[in-house]
Amino acid sequence: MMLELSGVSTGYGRTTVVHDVDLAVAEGTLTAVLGHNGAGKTTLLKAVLGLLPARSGTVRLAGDDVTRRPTHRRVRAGIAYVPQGQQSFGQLTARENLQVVADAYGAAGRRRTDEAMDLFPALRDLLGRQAGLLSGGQRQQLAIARALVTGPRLLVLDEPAEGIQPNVVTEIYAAITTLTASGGLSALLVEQHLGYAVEHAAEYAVLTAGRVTHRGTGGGADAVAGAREAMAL
Ligand SMILES: Nc1ncnc2c1ncn2[C@@H]1O[C@H](COP(=O)(O)OP(=O)(O)OP(=O)(O)O)[C@@H](O)[C@H]1O
Repeated sequence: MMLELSGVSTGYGRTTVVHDVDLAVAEGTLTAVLGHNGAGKTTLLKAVLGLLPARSGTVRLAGDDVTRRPTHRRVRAGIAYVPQGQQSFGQLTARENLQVVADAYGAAGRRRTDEAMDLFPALRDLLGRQAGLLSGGQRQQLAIARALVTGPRLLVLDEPAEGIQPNVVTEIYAAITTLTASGGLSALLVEQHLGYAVEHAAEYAVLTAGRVTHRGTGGGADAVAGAREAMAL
């Protein structure tokens, strides 16, 4: 398994928000976590990244127990995080947004920047534009491209479809599918809207008030219907 959570609980202050979650991402696959507003999806991702300590349970990355490892060491071990909200350095150009990361990786950084542009060809023509002037979808693609420049083994995405035009969402999910299908990358994402996520995921879990209340195999209309039903409960 690329990522394996066993019995993970975490929260803020005195409040436990995520309770006893088991979740796995197999190598070269996408796992989706679905849940309504406030279900604890972002909080769960923070425990994966080490931005919040696990109060119980373990987090394993490619077999290594990283539960007590700080975020920067998890990142070095191959996790890349794309937070909610299409974040970029708005005053910098798209190219500069990629360069600030690529520079740390030398020739590999330049090669991976090129590969990311192949994945999102529309971005190539926009490299000279200030990131703050791009559309939400373009900024999301830029944020994903920047994460890919680090050469991750596991890409973690927080609501990549939120507030983005459907055609760009399709491109983003197609890109994730390409990356996982070619074998190199595993991905974990959380979504409120389940259509694309369940359709493209190998596995999915529904989070309700911080607990996994349903899980299933993704792909196809039946899976989407099953997930929809589970989320309506
Ligand atoms: N920094 C924080 N301090 C205290 N409580 C927080 C903090 N961040 C989130 N919470 C609480 O934790 C719960 C889960 O929030 P979280 O952001 O993980 O949900 P979510 O499923 O990602 O929701 P959304 O779809 O709105 O992003 C909510 O009740 C929220 O109020």
